[in-house]
Amino acid sequence: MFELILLAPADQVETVSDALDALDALSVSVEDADAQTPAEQALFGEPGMPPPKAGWERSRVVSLFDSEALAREAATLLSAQDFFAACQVVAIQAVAEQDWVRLTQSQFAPVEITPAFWIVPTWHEPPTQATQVIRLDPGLAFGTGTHPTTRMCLRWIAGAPKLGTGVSSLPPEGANFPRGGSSKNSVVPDVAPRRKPLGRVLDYGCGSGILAIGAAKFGASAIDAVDIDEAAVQSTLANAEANHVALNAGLPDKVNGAYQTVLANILATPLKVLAPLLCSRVAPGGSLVLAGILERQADELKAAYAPYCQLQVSDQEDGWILMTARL
Ligand SMILES: C[S@@+](CC[C@H](N)C(=O)[O-])C[C@H]1O[C@@H](n2cnc3c(N)ncnc32)[C@H](O)[C@@H]1O
Repeated sequence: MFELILLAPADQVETVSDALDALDALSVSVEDADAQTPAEQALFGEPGMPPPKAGWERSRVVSLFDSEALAREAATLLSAQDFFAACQVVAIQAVAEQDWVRLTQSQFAPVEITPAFWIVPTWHEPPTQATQVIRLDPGLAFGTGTHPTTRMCLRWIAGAPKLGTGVSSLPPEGANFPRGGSSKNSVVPDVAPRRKPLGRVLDYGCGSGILAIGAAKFGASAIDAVDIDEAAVQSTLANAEANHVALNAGLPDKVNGAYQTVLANILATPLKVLAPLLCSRVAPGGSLVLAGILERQADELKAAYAPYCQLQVSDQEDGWILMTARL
């Protein structure tokens, strides 16, 4: 296969992409032409909210063709169009044959949550020190353990202290570990606080189901996992089965009754909207755990939840924070 690489200014990207489609490109991808340079522009947006900007100043448009002749013909035809005046053909080049499965797999290594708790793709052996393992392959639903928001939730579930405190994690609730340094092999430090049991857990916005499965591994008594995306629900069910975990998964109307632990790793805007619903589901004395929040959004989240509980920042990683409350 051959790729045709073009540069296009923001106002021509869509026209050029549509033209490439019409010229039988097998795929068209658009990237920031200034990525990995000081001029790179991050375009973060939240669901339901307009992105801060419609596109990058300059885009690199990469299209794939079956043959060199087709790629050259497309370049020639595009270059003759008025709208192409501010665009540029950068290259037409052969795409090297790759083992895409192997390449994709090589990008997903086991992820350490705590020294004893790991997320491990099925094509890897778990590390020898792992006593708790979630088996998970990347799929369509969010949640492979590689994102800081997921990792912070999992650390909380594992009863681990926040990153950088230099203290190792608690064992699963109910596990028969020696405590208080009574054994040379103890992994439980004297200083680590023991949380309440997870009890009945709600994973709201379950994605791949990774938090729900993590909760099961750390002693949850029952788990409901819900998502607005039906594909996420299916993914959660499949991943739970692969991990021999029993849970209920479904759309948000599956939520019922009160839960000792409510987990929601979504994003700040939906979390604010969901404040009354999520808080109403936490049993008295139970825990609310929220993620998907940037450091600078802490105060707006505290304000949105103030009528129901006092949120506090419990962990932080790479600009993201974990906020928790006891109700
Ligand atoms: C960032 S992913 C988190 C996935 C997983 N829980 C994790 O921690 O990795 C957020 C998930 O929330 C779902 N979601 C977004 N808005 C939602 C809403 N209003 N109600 C329920 N689920 C929602 C999305 O479909 C997505 O699967």
